[in-house]
Amino acid sequence: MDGLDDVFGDLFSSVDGVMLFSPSGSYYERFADVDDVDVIVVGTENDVGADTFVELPLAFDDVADRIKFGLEGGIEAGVIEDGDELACATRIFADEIDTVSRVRASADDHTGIYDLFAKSRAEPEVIKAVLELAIELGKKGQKGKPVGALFIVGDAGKVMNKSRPLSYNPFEKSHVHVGDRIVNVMLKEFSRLDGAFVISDAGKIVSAYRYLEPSAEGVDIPKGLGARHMAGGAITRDTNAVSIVLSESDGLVRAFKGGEMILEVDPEAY
Ligand SMILES: Nc1ncnc2c1ncn2[C@@H]1O[C@H](COP(=O)(O)OP(=O)(O)OP(=O)(O)O)[C@@H](O)[C@H]1O
Ligand SMILES: [Mn+2]
Repeated sequence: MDGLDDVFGDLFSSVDGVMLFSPSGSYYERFADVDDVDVIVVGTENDVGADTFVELPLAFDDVADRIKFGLEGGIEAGVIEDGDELACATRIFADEIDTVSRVRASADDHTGIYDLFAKSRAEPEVIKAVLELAIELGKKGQKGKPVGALFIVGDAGKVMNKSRPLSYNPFEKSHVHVGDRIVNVMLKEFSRLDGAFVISDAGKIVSAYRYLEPSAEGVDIPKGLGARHMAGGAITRDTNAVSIVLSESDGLVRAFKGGEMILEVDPEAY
């Protein structure tokens, strides 16, 4: 009869690598003595100073998402290959890694999230800051009144050419950037009003209250959503901007790039 080691051991026997999701330092160090295994650390920060590290743009509360995006990031970074079998170790319930999942990396499962952050015109930190802002706004909104918001990030000159003002631009003569605390307060205040925020590659708020008039044909958006998502998606086909949209109607945050929706997250999960 097999012991438990034999049965559960199948989860990690002859894998091509081990992915440790946000391990503690002491947990990571135990792998220093393990022979013949490639260890890849995945997380929002490389807290343990690992040689091989894959950065996640968000912590991803949903474990399947966390692993999926870790694999995609690993393929994108060239540290794992299509078809590799990986033991993915992560935390679910405990403060320490408590779960191992055996997964085969597949280049076909490409979602574009890495392109969104790493291969857009706007700086990755700027996109991340706007995404976090939209998530925060979604969370707060869900407790009180729901709010919608539309952020167009990068390629601002072209975006301005394909839009027109709905009202005075409160950011006209200012030099404020996303990520500044005061700006986040201002943006939340203005997001109750119509139109889109236009943000430069470097994170400068160029304008609020822009009505987008993309020339691109309609894009595929989830059923039940309307003009805000359509315009937010289409402008990313017309320009090299990415858009981040918080839906007032279903409370989800979505990101578009190249006319495609590449990310959909529930703010309540963060
Ligand atoms: N072309 C556009 N450019 C900028 N803002 C727009 C545009 N079209 C719509 N909006 C903004 O989106 C708001 C909501 O419109 P609509 O309900 O059609 O969008 P939606 O995609 O269904 O989004 P939601 O899920 O938030 O309702 C409008 O009140 C307006 O402020
Ligand atoms: Mn709507």
